[in-house]
Amino acid sequence: MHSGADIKEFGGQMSGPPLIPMIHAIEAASKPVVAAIEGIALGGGLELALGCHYRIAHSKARVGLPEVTLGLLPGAGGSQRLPRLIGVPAALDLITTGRHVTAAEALKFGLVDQITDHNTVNVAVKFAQRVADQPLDARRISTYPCLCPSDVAVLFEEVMQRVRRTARGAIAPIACVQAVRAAATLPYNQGMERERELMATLFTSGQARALQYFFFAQRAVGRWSMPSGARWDTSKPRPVHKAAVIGLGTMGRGITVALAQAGFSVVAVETQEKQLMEAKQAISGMLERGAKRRGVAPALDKINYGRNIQSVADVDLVIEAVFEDMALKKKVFQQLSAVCKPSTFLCSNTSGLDIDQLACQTRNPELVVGMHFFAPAHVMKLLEVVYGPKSSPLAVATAMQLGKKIGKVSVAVGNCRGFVGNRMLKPYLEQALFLLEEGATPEFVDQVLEEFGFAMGVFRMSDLSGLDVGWKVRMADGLAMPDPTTGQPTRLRQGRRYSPLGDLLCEQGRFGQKTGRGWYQYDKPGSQVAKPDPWLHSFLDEYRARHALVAHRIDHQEVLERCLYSMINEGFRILEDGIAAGPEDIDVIYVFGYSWPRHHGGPMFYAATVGLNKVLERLEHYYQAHPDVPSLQPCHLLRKLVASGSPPIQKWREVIKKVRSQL
Ligand SMILES: C/C=C(\C)C(=O)SCCNC(=O)CCNC(=O)[C@H](O)C(C)(C)COP(=O)(O)OP(=O)(O)OC[C@H]1O[C@@H](n2cnc3c(N)ncnc32)[C@H](O)[C@@H]1OP(=O)(O)O
Repeated sequence: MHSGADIKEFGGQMSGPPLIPMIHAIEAASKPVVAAIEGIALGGGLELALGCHYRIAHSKARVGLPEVTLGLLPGAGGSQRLPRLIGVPAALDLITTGRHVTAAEALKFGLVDQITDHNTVNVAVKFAQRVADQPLDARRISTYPCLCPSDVAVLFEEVMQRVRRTARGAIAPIACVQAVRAAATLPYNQGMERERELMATLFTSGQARALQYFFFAQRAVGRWSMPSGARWDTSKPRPVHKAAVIGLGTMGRGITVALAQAGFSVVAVETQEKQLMEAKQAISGMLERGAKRRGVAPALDKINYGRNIQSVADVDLVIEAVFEDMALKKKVFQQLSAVCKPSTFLCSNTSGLDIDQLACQTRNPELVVGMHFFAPAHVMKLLEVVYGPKSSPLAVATAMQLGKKIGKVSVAVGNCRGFVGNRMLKPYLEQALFLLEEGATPEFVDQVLEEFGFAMGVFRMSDLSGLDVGWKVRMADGLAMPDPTTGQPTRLRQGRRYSPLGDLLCEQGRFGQKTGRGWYQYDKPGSQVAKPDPWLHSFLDEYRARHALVAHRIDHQEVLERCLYSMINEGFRILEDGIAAGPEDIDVIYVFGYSWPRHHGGPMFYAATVGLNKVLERLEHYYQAHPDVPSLQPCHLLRKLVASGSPPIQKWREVIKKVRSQL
């Protein structure tokens, strides 16, 4: 197995012989060199194999050039040899996506010469003996002409446009296309020179550092810990064979699909007959489409549907996914506790309600955790596993393992309103609304955030998820309506600035895409094409006039700083409170759950890149201008980190530990 260069070495001195001259020496050898590929050959590992004269792979081997995912390109000749070997279109696919391919696919591409089920080295030795006296000139890939389709210029133009669209500001995929274009249009030596120039730019870029940080962050979240000291390596999960999902709305359906696709037996419960029928149809459709895509049989027989909660009596783990209503959830947990066997884990898919209150409804509160999925639950990679004060390490370990088995990136977090993701979203949304009050438009705020790299700006995202969701929560919290009895002002709640803009839109029935009107207008309800809405602009003008707000020019920098730094500040509070164990947890949550651009590493890594002192200074500036907005007040941990000389992110945990021990 060769998974390429040691990523940890990228920041400093690389060990081992320089790769490019070594590959050239192999290729120039007068004796045949046969690569025997077992396990995995990625990055430099595959580039080395491309320097060989022949490649034999085990049938279970996988190969790929994943450098793009680390903010790089295949810089040891991979971008020049691969298109010469397998043609430009296939090479563009592999190099710009970084995807791994199976041995069978590699054989189809002509990337390997033979695959075997036997000992690969023995087969390769025999192969070498057989070809020992054959000429090698036709085996040196660097001498091949690059196989180009006739319309290669059009192809590159199309690929470049697609890559720019999907890269969301990431530079490596674009450099990858440029490098392959060099292979297609220049002699090998000049192509290598172009590869070297592009690689030099990428190697020192902030994006490569962010992506390499993220590679390790993604792996670090699996090594979870709880403030009690319980940890991933000392807490054993219990096997789950049969699970249940209660409530088959959008989330429950997605969770059922995710479980069934991973091979779990699922009892899917919905108490309303009509909704049960609709859910059954929708779930079957999702399973069939997913199975078709993956070329497997749909896991329809894994699911037993029912209307009665009694049918979950023998399951090992239940995921409750009923409406986000505490009273209803409490009732369901009481019923589950009465019906299920005592060892059953009871999990809630709440997106922010108190796990402890649910645990208190049950006989075994230590078996209760949150499993917060993200919509669509069978697609989105993130799972927040939420432990309350009573949750046992066993329950956390079991939920984390289940998450892994169904293909999720699971992050263990503490119990607080909104957990990590939604708690940080609150100040971000709040700032976006304040910016509208002060003169911005939804289009401008979204444009800035999308240029930063979010898949969708905050307002387009709200229209997609439905404005009524947050409205219901604010009503339940007594925020949405000014209280005439207390004379609560429209734009103030408990002494803090409040924007009722979202509530006012909801009062007009503007719930977003589903009603065809929200922060934008749509051709018809359900349409996804957002268009600026003149009604909304007049509404904002009238609103400002009514509240004597003078619109001022808001620039790009102010939008980014206020939306992102207020969110980052909340991230520091979360670390201070011990809700997330480290900055990696927050960053992984934001990249996988909230479309934070991975090439910026996640909000906490981004803060480190910008400079903690700068984040602090700008928060101080904005807090001074808006003293009624507490989320802009720099938190203690941020100040402490700056006072400690802004250590690198890998050292933050030491400062966090000190701050927490002083609380
Ligand atoms: C110039 C650049 C050149 C020449 C390059 O080669 S760039 C590097 C290209 N290679 C990669 O991008 C491969 C990265 N690795 C992976 O994709 C995966 O680790 C894997 C597919 C090889 C294996 O996956 P899996 O079985 O799930 O295991 P983990 O991902 O959990 O990895 C196990 C531990 O190994 C560490 N690791 C893996 N690859 C590298 C690497 N290239 N450099 C440094 N460390 C690596 C990984 O972090 C895990 O460590 P722990 O978390 O267990 O401490």
